[in-house]
Amino acid sequence: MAILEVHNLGKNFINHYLGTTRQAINGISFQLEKGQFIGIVGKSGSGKSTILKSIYRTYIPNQGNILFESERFGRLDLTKATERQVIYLRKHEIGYVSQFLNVMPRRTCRQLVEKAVLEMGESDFRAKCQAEAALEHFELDPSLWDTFPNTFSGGEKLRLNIAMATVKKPRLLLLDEPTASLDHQSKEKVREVIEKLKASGKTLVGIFHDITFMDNLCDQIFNMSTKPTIIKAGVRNES
Ligand SMILES: Nc1ncnc2c1ncn2[C@@H]1O[C@H](COP(=O)(O)OP(=O)(O)OP(=O)(O)O)[C@@H](O)[C@H]1O
Repeated sequence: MAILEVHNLGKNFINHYLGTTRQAINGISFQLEKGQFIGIVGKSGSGKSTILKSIYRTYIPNQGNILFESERFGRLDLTKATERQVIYLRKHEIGYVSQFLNVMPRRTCRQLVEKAVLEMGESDFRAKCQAEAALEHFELDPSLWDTFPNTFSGGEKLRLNIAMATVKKPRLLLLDEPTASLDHQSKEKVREVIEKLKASGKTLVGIFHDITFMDNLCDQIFNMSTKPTIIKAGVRNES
């Protein structure tokens, strides 16, 4: 059974100052089985992030449905979920990783990951153990653990971002251009991280500008320029 079904999704943005409406996405449909990875590709401004933000409920779409197979709530339309349900899902079932690290200032790398575990209602001891395991798993140098991440490199910030999102063990992980502005070596590290996440059974939706990065990584590629078709699983299709 599909863990995520997106049906005929559409989102408009109204510019109240100009009195204009911009259609960001229209008629987007795809579905994803548990443990699969779908990559969304398309030109800048084609609406890729709008899809991810609609799934994460940062945006409420104007049309369509997003059916998510929740462990807690069963089959749930994310476009109609209550605020309480969305808060719960963000804490426990749906993770979001972007290229930007937006965290509380004056918190160390270790404290940030521990906080993510504590938010799930775990004890201090379990938070400490799980945070250390996650930081090790994503290969953050132990000398960085008790420092503030504002001085981290792009790749280190990103791996911390992924550690904070995945330590909650979300069923669905949304990756919003996590490799943007990274060099080749750091991208390769992210690739390894994604391979590990796939191996652990995570379901992933990702946006990557570098299409070659997606080769042999995705089970499906959704191409915005040929929307709403899903390109054959595992086959690269340039827009
Ligand atoms: N909050 C918003 N308010 C108004 N317009 C928006 C908003 N978010 C996105 N848009 C518009 O919707 C369209 C799609 O934006 P989106 O960020 O989803 O594209 P994208 O494919 O992710 O682009 P990129 O690859 O450049 O990041 C763009 O024209 C953008 O200007």
